Amino acid sequence: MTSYQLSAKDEMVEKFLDAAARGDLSQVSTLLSHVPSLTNQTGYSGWTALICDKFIVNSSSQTAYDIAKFWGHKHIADLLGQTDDGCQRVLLGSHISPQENYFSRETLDRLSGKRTDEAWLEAKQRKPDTVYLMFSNLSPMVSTPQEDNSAAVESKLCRFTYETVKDLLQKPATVLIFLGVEKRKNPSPYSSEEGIQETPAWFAFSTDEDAAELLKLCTERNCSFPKMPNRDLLKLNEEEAGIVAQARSVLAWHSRYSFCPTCGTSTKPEEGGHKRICLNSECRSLKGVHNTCYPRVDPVVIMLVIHPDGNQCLLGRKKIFPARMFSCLAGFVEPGETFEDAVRREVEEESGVQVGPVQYISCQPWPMPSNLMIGCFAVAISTDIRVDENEIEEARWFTRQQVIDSLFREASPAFIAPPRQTIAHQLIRHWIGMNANL
Ligand SMILES: NC(=O)c1ccc[n+]([C@@H]2O[C@H](COP(=O)([O-])OP(=O)(O)OC[C@H]3O[C@@H](n4cnc5c(N)ncnc54)[C@H](O)[C@@H]3O)[C@@H](O)[C@H]2O)c1
Ligand SMILES: [Mg+2]
Ligand SMILES: [Mg+2]
Ligand SMILES: [Mg+2]
Ligand SMILES: [Zn+2]
Repeated sequence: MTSYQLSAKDEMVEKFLDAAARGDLSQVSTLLSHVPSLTNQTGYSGWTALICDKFIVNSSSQTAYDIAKFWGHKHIADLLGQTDDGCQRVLLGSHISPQENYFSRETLDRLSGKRTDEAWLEAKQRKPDTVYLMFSNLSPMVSTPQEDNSAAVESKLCRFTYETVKDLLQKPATVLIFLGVEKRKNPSPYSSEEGIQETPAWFAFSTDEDAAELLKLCTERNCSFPKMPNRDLLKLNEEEAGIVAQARSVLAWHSRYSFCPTCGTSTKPEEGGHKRICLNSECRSLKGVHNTCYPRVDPVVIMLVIHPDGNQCLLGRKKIFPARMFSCLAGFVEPGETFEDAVRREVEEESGVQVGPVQYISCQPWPMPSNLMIGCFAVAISTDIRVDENEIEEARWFTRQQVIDSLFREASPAFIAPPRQTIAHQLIRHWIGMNANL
């Protein structure tokens, strides 16, 4: 007997649960014949005798599926996963692990609080260990180990000192942005005033000086300003890719916002290049805070649509893609829209397929010029494809086997996957890593 007093009803429920757990069929049927609603009554542990609703959880947040899986009852877990509403199961929330995408690594500490400290920024600019990245036409100067244009060759950012670039920094068309300082390997509690050396600062600048002359400033081999950002910026290592994601997006914004979107007057950079202010003192944009003064980020949803059977995914190709390449569908989020709704709208617009549950997986800054790719899995609730030919040339369901062949086997796959640096590739790969038919 418990130390607290049970009501008559609670006592009946506990008795019933106890009988069910012991497998005492005769007592279970006697109790049920008196009170049929006992099947779904919950006891103190959060359990029911027989979990009729498979999305009910016990007090440890486990569904019937979780319990069957934990105890190794695979056939029961499979059954629970295969019913009409099994699309929830296709997503498997708890099996998603964090994932880093290309362009996502934060190598520098942005120190946004220092952007308004002009004296500190000026002093940092002149330091001999400060690193400058040079951009021409929104491409950073890079060096490659050999003269080979293939995608496999890694590029390195060319790094300049203040002494080399100080004349360029004075030119009126130059735009300079403060990127941050190198992160400390072993964080120190002391500031520079107390005598501890601060880590090197990084700046990026864009210049419209003659590119051939600029290349002469670098001592590295095979320097260039790559011509095709969508291809050439994918050759950096993860650290440098993260830095370029920030630098290119902000410089692209400066190149497009030299006039005020509110009144049309010229604007000028401020706050270490992270703000532009209007030169018209009467302008509304100078009163209060306005997003027109700050660099923009455009959210784009990108989704791997999974067939209701859990074993096929929907991929599409645009006309501009290389031959036989298929990728995830993607589209800009519209104002006043959640990313889940954007996923549903874009998939239906582009492929005619309707989508039910949507799950966020990971995101990727995509600095061409300033997208934030929001990567999701989405479960289809219809399967007929009707392509919008203005956006997509073709869309198809591919089987898990076709996707595995395309990612891991050389010989004539059904399609060519996008490169590993894209979040599209990572979403497809992630899906392959999940168990089939759960
Ligand atoms: N990293 C990756 O794996 C990956 C994969 C696919 C697409 N992308 C990027 O996602 C972006 C969006 O995908 P999409 O082209 O399929 O989008 P989409 O399907 O919304 O169609 C693009 C059209 O949307 C309109 N549009 C609406 N808002 C816009 C905005 N803020 N900027 C530009 N156009 C806007 C334009 O008419 C444009 O032609 C592409 O530009 C591409 O760079 C990245
Ligand atoms: Mg699209
Ligand atoms: Mg679209
Ligand atoms: Mg769109
Ligand atoms: Zn203005």
